[in-house]
Amino acid sequence: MQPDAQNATTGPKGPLEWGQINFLQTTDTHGWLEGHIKEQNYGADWGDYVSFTKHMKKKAKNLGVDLLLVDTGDLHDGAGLSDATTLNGEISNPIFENIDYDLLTIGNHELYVTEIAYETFSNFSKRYGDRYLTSNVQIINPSTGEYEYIGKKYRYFTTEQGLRIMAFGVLFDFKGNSNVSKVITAKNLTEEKWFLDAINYPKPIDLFLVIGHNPVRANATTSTFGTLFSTIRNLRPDIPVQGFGGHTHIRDFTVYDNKATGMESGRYCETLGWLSITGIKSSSCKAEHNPHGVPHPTRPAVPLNTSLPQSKTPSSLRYARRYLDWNRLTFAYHAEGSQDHTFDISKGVEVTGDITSARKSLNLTSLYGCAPESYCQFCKPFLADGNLFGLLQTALTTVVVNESRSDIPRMIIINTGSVRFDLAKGPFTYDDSFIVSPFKDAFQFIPDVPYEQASQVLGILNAGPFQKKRRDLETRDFGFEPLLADRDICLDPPITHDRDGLKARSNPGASILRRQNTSPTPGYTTTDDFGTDGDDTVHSKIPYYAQPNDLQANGSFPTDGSTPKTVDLIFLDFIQSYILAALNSVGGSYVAGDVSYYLPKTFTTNSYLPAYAKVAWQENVPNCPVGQGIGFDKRGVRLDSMGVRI
Ligand SMILES: Nc1ccn([C@@H]2O[C@H](COP(=O)(O)O)[C@@H](O)[C@H]2O)c(=O)n1
Ligand SMILES: [Zn+2]
Ligand SMILES: [Zn+2]
Repeated sequence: MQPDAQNATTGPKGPLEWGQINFLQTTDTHGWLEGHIKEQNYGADWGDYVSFTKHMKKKAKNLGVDLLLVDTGDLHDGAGLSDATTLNGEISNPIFENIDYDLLTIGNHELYVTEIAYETFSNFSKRYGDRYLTSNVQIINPSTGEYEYIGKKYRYFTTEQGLRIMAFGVLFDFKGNSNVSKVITAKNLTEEKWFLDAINYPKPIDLFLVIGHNPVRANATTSTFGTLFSTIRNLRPDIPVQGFGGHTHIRDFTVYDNKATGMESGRYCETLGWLSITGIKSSSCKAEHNPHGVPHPTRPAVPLNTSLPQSKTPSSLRYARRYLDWNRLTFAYHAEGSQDHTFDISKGVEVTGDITSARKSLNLTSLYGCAPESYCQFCKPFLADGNLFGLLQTALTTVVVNESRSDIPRMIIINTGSVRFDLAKGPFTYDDSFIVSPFKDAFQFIPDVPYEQASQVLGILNAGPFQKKRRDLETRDFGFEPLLADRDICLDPPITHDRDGLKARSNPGASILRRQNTSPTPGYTTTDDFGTDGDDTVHSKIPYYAQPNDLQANGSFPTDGSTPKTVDLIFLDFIQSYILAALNSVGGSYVAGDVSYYLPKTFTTNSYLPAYAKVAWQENVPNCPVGQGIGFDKRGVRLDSMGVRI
């Protein structure tokens, strides 16, 4: 098989529906601005998104309708580009900022670490000004010592086509922020005078937009959309409300009432959400309700959950939603008709160049070893062959060892939420170390814990509410897989040279891919309140197996199969409070003072896989197979086995 036949995509099923107002939503990008180098189906980079948004804005203008760009937070923790810098986002945020978003809001990952929270406050929020909405998030301003909103509380604005919008940005009731910021709960927010005054704004409102790093489905464990929507609906019974959510990393669309819906657009630059609405009543809006020459939204909003307050009047609103796969074929296809000659605009190419240079300067392709197999988080049962957590268990046992205590039996517990992505067969790079396990969570321990107590901790954590949000997703499809099937072929479009003088293929929308057969490739298969037709590219289902909250690995246990009297109980500092509570619930009486670092604080969850790769994955390095999807980049440029252009 030719290398460029690997890992292809089947492409969009048809043109997008355009309404009176339209939205493109990104969320939970987590630093994946380079795109998925090992998965062509999600292979566009941020430069391609820059080109795409430019074309789509132009298309909206030509059609006489509005298009708003929205992002709902979590900008780092998940890829080398954002996490290899001392301050996460130092390089990736300026790259992200090349998109002229209309509305953005903050994610929990902007608040864990004080320095990052201040970076967000001082730089990111200033870049977007009144478009960065943090209605319930404040930070202590170091110059005054007073709490201040990180962004703006709300934005009242009129779109190009004259639609009058009131927008809020609301983070879920997050409690893991560092002590310089304050997250106001949704309940308290809905009692604040300014919030109620903004809902009852003295100027006309045609549409409320509630964006939030917040699960959009009102009955999801951490969602506060129900509280927010109920407050708005009780005060303004007839005005349309549109939500855009995030945090749960899923594709989702939900109906609150006949004039209110919510959309959530996945994660990690795998998904771009498209929403169009038509039929909004407005005395000032001059937008076409059914723009010429394109399909239109046709579906009324019919709520499935009627426990929320309902608008009592009939609705003229019609909706369409679509989840776009993040690749150049998709972008070029939907931008068709708005390109002058080629898909790439110069700014997009420049941003792609910035990403390539940043990856080089950060040494993201430096090699730790060669992974003999692919390992997935959710596509195999827990600890089955090919399940990532089985590999991590071995890695933890092998490398989380304090030499001075190496003979003492140890139990090592990590939260599975610290693991963020699958690990692909082939070169395991510095970049991959962040992709799989990005956090700087360090290994602590309590010595000499009675086995009787220590052995119960994992069960307690896995039965408890800790990180229960993962459970919310068990019945939903994550729908990704590390390596897509080889069903399509790339045809050779015209070869040109890119800015670096590298060989590139032009106009991907025209000819980057053509189907060899019509079988769908594995990927997202979404079910939401509108049914099963939301995915822009039709995929076959990927198996999904729920994984427990926490993973345990043991080391230096008696070889005769007996149990030790006591163990070193090792765990991540991120979950210390849960470990102490679990131990104390089975007869322990431990306090934070009993805990110390098992390994230097600099050895983190981002260190153990590189350490393991150096021990276990060195032998294959000279003949390391090029992973699927590596071989040619999305422009057809040949890559070496590390994904570097050659
Ligand atoms: N230092 C950290 C921070 C977070 N986590 C894990 O990430 C989860 C939140 O991620 P979202 O993208 O869903 O916001 C959190 O629940 C933890 O599982 C971590 O392990 N260490
Ligand atoms: Zn996230
Ligand atoms: Zn989040």
